[in-house]
Amino acid sequence: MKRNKKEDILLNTDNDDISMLAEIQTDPDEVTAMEFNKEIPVMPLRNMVMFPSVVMPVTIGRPSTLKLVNAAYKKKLPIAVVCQIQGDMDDPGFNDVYHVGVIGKILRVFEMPGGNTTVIMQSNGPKVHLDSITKTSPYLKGIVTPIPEANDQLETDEFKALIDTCKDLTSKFIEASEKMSPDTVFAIKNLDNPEILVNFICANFPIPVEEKIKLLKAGDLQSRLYMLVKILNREVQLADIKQSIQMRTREDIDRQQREYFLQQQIKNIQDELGAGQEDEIDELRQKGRTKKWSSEMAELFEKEVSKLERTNSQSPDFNVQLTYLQTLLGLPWNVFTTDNLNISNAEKTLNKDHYGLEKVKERILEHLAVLKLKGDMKSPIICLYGPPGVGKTSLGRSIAASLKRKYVRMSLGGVHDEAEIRGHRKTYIGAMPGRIIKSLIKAESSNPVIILDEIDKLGSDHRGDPSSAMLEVLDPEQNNTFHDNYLDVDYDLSKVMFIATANNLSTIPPALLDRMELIEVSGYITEEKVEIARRHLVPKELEANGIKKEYVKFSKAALECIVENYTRESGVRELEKKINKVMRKIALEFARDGYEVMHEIKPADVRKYLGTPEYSRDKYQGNEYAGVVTGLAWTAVGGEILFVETSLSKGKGGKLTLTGNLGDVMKESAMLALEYLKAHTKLLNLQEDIFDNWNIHIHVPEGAIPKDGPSAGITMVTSLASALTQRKVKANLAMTGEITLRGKVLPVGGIKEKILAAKRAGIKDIILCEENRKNIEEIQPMYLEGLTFHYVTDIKEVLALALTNEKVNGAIDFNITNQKTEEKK
Ligand SMILES: Nc1ncnc2c1ncn2[C@@H]1O[C@H](COP(=O)(O)OP(=O)(O)OP(=O)(O)O)[C@@H](O)[C@H]1O
Repeated sequence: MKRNKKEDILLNTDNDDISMLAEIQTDPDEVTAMEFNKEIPVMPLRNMVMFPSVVMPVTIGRPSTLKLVNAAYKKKLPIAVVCQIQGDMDDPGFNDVYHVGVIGKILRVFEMPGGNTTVIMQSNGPKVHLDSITKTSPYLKGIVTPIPEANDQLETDEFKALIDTCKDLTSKFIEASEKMSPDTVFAIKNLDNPEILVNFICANFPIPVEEKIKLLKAGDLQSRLYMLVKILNREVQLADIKQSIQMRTREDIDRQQREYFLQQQIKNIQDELGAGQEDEIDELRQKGRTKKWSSEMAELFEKEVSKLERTNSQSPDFNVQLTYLQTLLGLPWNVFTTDNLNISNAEKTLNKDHYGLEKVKERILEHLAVLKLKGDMKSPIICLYGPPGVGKTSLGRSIAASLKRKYVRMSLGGVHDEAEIRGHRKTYIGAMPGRIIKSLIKAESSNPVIILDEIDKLGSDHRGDPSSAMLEVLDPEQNNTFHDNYLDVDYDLSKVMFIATANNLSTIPPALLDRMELIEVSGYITEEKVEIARRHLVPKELEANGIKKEYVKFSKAALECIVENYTRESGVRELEKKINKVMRKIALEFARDGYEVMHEIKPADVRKYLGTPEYSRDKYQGNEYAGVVTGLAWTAVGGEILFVETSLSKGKGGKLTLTGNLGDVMKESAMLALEYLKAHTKLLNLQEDIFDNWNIHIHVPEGAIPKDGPSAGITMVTSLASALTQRKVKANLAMTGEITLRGKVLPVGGIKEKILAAKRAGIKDIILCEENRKNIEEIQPMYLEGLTFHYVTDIKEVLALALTNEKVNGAIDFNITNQKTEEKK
C-alpha cells in the first residue's frame, strides 16, 4: 500500500509537532530488508495497540524499554511492537503480551521536562506474530513471523461505502461523545488514504485493548473495516443514549433545582413577612384541643387549620380562613349552663321584674313547668304578642334570668335576606355567619334564651325568604342539625330556648305562626301604668340618672298627669322616657346648684319639667249635637276614641260628602250606612224625600294617628240616624262594630285596647257585637269597672240603644223646611 510522507507525519501528532514531524524521513526499504528469523527488540506497550502504517507518540517509563529505545534509535533497528495483556504489569514475559503486533521504528526521541522520554513511533512494517521471547535483558527480544494482509478490495464499491459509513459514524461519535482529542479529530478529518484512515481510527478509538487486538487480528483491511463499523455503530448508539440520558437528567436536575430555588425564595419571603404565623397556628390548635366538640368536628378543624398553614399569610384567603377558624372556636360547642327549673323561683323573678301581667306570667310558668317535667326543650316556642312597650322583650329577659340561662336578643325587624339568618357561604367576599350563630357566640353557651324580637317584621323579597329559615330554626324536629352556610357544619340548636315577640300577628306567615304558642300581652290602663311607673320605671330611671332615691318622689297624681297628658300609648315606653326627662332636669338642677334637695313631684312640677301637655286626652264630648257619635278605633299605638260627625244642608240631589280622617274602608262604611238608612226610612220614620232635599256631610276629625277599618260601621249609621232624626244620642255612649248592607252587626278586633281607650275618655256604655262578648269575658274585671256593655246582632238594636227620644237644641224641623221649599216652588 502506497502512501505519501505527509500523511505519515500527520498521524497522531499535535498540531505544533506537525512541522517537526514533516522533517522526519522514513525509509521503507529498511524493513523489507529485515530478516524475520533473527531476534529483534520487542517493545511491550501499556494500554496501546499499534496498527500498521500508523505514527504515534509513546511515553516511555520503564528502564528496560528506555534501553531498548536508545539502542534501536541509534542503530535504526526494527522493533516488534506488542501490547501487554495487563496494562499495569512492569516486566511482562512472553505470556504477558498479545502475540500479535506490528513492526515499527523510532522516528524521534524527546526528553520531556519531567524526566520522561517520549518517542514518536511509526509502524512501517507488516503485522507480525510473536513466536517467542529469546531475551529479557537488557530489554525484551524475540522472534517474529510476518502475517500478510490481502488489501486488494480497496477499489470496490462495498469498501468505498464502508469507508463512507465509517467516516459518518466517526464524526457522529465525535459529536456525541466528545471523547476524542481535538488533534485526533483534526487528523481524521484530513486523512484521505483509506488504509491509514482505518488503522488510525482503530488505534485511537476509545475502546478496550482486547477489542483493538481483535481488530488487529482481522485477516484483511476490509474485515477490519467491517468490525470497526460495527463497533462504531454500537458506540455511536451508546453515546447517543448516554447523551440523551445526560440531557434528560440535566433537565430534570435543572427543573428540580429551579423549583427548590423558588420554594426556598417563597419560604424566605414568607419568613420575612409572616413572622409569628406559626405561633398563631399553634395557638389555634391549642384552643382547638380545649373544645368539647365531637371527634369528627376535631378532624374537620384540623383539616381547616392545615389549610391555613398552607396559605400564604399575605393572601386575602389567609384572613378569610383565619376568621372562619376563629368563628369555629368562638362557638360554645357542647357548653351548657345548668338550668334552674325551680318554679317558685321563676315566679319570684317574674313578679320582681314586672308588675301585673298575671295571665301572661301564669302561662310562662306553665311552660316552664312542662319543660321541667319533660326534661327537653321540644315544647312549642313562646310568642309574646301585643302593642309596643308592654314589656314583651323584658319578659323574655326575666325568663332567662329566672332559668339562670344566658340571654341574647336578636332583632328581626327589617331582616329581608335569608343569609342574615343562615349566613353566607364562606366563598363570598365578606361572608359571615348568620344571626343565630352570632347570637350563640355572644351567649357563650349552647342553651341560652334567644329573644327573636319583632318576628312579625321579617320581610321577604328577591334576596330570599328569611321566615323559611326561621321555620327550620324553630322546628324542634329539625333544629338539632341547623345548617349555617358559613359554618358549613351542623350545629345543635335543640337546647336553645327561643322566645319570639310580635306586635301584629297578621303579618306572620301562617307556617311560622303554627310553630309558636301565642301569649297575648295587652296594654295597661292608667292605674296599672302608674303602678308600673312607681315600682319599676322611677327606681330604674333614678339609678340611670345617678340620683339617690330619697331625693325624688313622684306623687300618684303626678304620674297620672304624665300618663294622661304626656303619653298616648298602650305600653309604658313613652312614660319611661318622660320620667327620664323629669330626672334629667332634676339632675341638672342638682349639678347646677351644687347640692341636692328633696323633690316631691306633683302635677304642677310635671308641667314645669315637661312643658305644656302634648295631648289633650280625647274626652267624651257630650251629646248636645245631632249626628255626633263616639266610636272606638284601634291604631298602631293602641285603642282610641273617635268621633263621627254628620251634618245636613239643604240642597237638591242629596249629595254625600266625606271629609276628615277616613281611609278607603271607612268611606265604604259611610256609603253602606247611608244606603242602609235610605232603604229603611220607615225604621226611623223619615220622610220619603228627605234624601232628595238634603245633602249629607260626614266628617271624622283628624287624630294624631290615622285610622281605618270597618269597625266604625255602626257608628256611621248612628251618626247619620241622629242627624236625620235630630234625636240626641245617649250620653257617655261609645260603640264599635262592622255592618252589612242587611243591617247585621259583625265583630271587630282590638277589644281590650278599645275598652281601655273608652275608659280613659270617660265612656260608661259600650255597644259591641254579640260575638265580641267572649273578648270582654277574657279581660280582667278591674279593667271593666264602671263600664256597661250592650251586645247586639242587628243595627236596629244599635239604634234603639243609642238614640234617645229627646231632640237636640235647635233641631231642624223637616216639615217646616219642606213646606217652605214647596211654597217657593
Ligand atoms: N308590666 C311591667 N312591669 C315593669 N316594667 C314594664 C312592664 N311592662 C313594660 N315594662 C318596661 O317597659 C319598657 C319597655 O318594654 P319592652 O321593651 O319589653 O317592650 P316590648 O313590648 O318588647 O316593646 P316592642 O314591641 O316595641 O319591642 C321596659 O323597660 C320594661 O321593663
